[in-house]
Amino acid sequence: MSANGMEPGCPGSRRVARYLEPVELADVELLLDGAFPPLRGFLAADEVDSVRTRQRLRGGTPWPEPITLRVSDEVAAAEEIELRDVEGAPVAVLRNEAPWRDESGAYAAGPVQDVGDPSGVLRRMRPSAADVRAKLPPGPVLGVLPEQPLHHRELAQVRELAAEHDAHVLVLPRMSGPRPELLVQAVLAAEPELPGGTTIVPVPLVRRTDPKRDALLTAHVAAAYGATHLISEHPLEHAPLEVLEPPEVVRDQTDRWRPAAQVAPVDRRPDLSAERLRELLDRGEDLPGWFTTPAIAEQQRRMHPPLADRGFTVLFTGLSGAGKSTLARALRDELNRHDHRAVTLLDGDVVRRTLCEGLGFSAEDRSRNVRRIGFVAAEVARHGGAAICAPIAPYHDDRDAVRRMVAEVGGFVLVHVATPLGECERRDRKGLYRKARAGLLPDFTGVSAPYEIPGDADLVLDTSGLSQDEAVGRVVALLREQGWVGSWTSE
Ligand SMILES: Nc1ncnc2c1ncn2[C@@H]1O[C@H](COP(=O)(O)OS(=O)(=O)O)[C@@H](OP(=O)(O)O)[C@H]1O
Ligand SMILES: Nc1ncnc2c1ncn2[C@@H]1O[C@H](COP(=O)(O)OP(=O)(O)O)[C@@H](O)[C@H]1O
Repeated sequence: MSANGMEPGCPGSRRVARYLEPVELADVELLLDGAFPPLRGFLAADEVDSVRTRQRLRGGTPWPEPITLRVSDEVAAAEEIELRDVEGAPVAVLRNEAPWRDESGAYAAGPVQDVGDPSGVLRRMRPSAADVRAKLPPGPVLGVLPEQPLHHRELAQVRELAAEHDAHVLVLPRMSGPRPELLVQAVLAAEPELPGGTTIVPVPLVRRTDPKRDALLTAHVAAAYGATHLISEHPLEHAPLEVLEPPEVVRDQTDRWRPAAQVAPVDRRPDLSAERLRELLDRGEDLPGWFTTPAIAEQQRRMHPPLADRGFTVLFTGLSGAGKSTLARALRDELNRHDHRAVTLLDGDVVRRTLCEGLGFSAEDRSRNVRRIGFVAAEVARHGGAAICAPIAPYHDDRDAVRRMVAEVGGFVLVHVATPLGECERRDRKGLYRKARAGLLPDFTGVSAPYEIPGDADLVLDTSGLSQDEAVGRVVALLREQGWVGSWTSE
C-alpha cells in the first residue's frame, strides 16, 4: 500500500482503502448497526444541503446532523472505498455513488456495507438497533444516553421518571472519549440501582460540537433502539420521541435522594459539585457513600485515576541555544531523584538520529519531527510515565497537536524557554548561528526560519536572567501546583 492510504489496485478496479479516524469509525458502526435510520450511508451533497438548511432529509424526514465522510481527492474519485479501522482491519465497504466537494474539501457519499467480519471486540458484542428493539417489552421505554457514570442523583432521576411513565429503562452509554470501555463498565456497575430488567447497550455515539443538534441526534439514536421517551436537558423540537427533562431530586437529611417536592428546603443537603468530584478523584480520595455506590466509585476511579498514577509530558520549546536540553536533563535528574514515575527524555539530537532519522528542517519535516515526538510522549504519559521533550518546535499548530494528543491521556505542560535571540547567538555552543549568519546553514530558526512565539505557554523562562536550578525549580513548582508531583526539598 502507498503512503497515502490508497491501494494501487488493478487498473479499472477503482477500489481504494481508507483508514478511519475513531470518530468516523463510530459513525460507520452506527450506520451498520441501523442506529441512524433511515440513513444507510454517508450523505450526498443535496441531502447535506437539505439537512443544513431545513434540518430534514430531502424526503422530508427530520434529521439534525449531516453525516459525512471527508476524504482526499484520490479517494473521492474511487468507486468503492474499503473502510478500515486504525489497525488496518476492514470494517465496511462504501459504494461511492455520489462524491462531492465544497470549499472545505472532497467527500465520499453512498451506502456502507458490512464486510461480514466485524473486527472490534465491542462491535462483536454489540447487538444491532433492530435486535435491541425486538427484545424490549411492549409499552413505554425510557432512553438514557449517559456520557458520564450514573451516580445516586442521576439514578434517582431515572427511577423517578420510569415510575411516573411506567416505562422500561433502556440505557445506551455513549462510547466517546479516550477509554470508552471504562464508561460502559461504570454504567454496568449501576445496574443494581436501576429498575429491574433495565436494558444496557453501549453505542458509539460521539459528541457533536453543537449541543442542540447533538441532543437531537441522540434522540434519533435512542428512538432507533426503541426508546419512546428520552431524558434530556435540552427541550427538543421535532424529536422522534417524547423528551423529558430530568426531574429535580435532592439529598435529604438521611442522605437519600428524593424528588425535591417531597423534601423541605431546610432538610436538603448539598450535592457534590463537578469541581469537588474532580478534586477528590485527582487526589485519589474516597467518594462519599451518599454520592455513589462503592462499585460505581471503583469504575469512576478507573476512568479518572489519581494524578499521582497518571503520566505527564513537559514540552520545552524555544530557539536553538535557549537552554531546552540543559533544563530537560536537569528536570529529568530531579524527577528521577524524587518522583516515582519512569522518566523518558526525548531530546532533539537523539530523536533526530533515531525516531526521526532522515528528517530535515523544512517546515514539513519539523512538523513531522515534533508530532512524532508528541506521539511517543503521549504513549509514555498513557502508561503513567513522565516524558520530557526538548525540540525547537517552532510552529504553534504542531505544539497544539502535541498538547491535544497528550492531554487526552495525562498532563501537559508547555514551557517556553524564551531566552532572547541575542543571548542564544552569543552562546552559539555549536557555532550554528555563525554559519547561519554567513549563509552557510539555510532555514535556521530565528535567523532564516520562523519561530512562532507561544501564546499558550504554561510557563515562560528566560535563562538569561535565571539560573538553571531556579528554572527547573519553577517547572517543578508548576507540576506540583497542578498536582502531578508531590512535595520534596531539593538539595
Ligand atoms: N536549520 C536549522 N534550524 C534549527 N536547528 C537546526 C538547523 N539545522 C540543524 N539544527 C540543529 O538541530 C537542532 C534542532 O532540532 P529540533 O528537532 O529541535 O528542531 S525542530 O523542532 O524540528 O524545529 C538544533 O539543536 P538545539 O540547539 O539543541 O535546539 C540545532 O543544533
Ligand atoms: N540558566 C540557564 N539554563 C539553561 N542553560 C543555560 C543557562 N545559562 C547558561 N546556559 C547555557 O546555555 C546553553 C544552552 O544549550 P542547550 O541546553 O543545548 O540549548 P537548546 O537545547 O535550547 O539548544 C548551554 O551551554 C548552557 O550551559
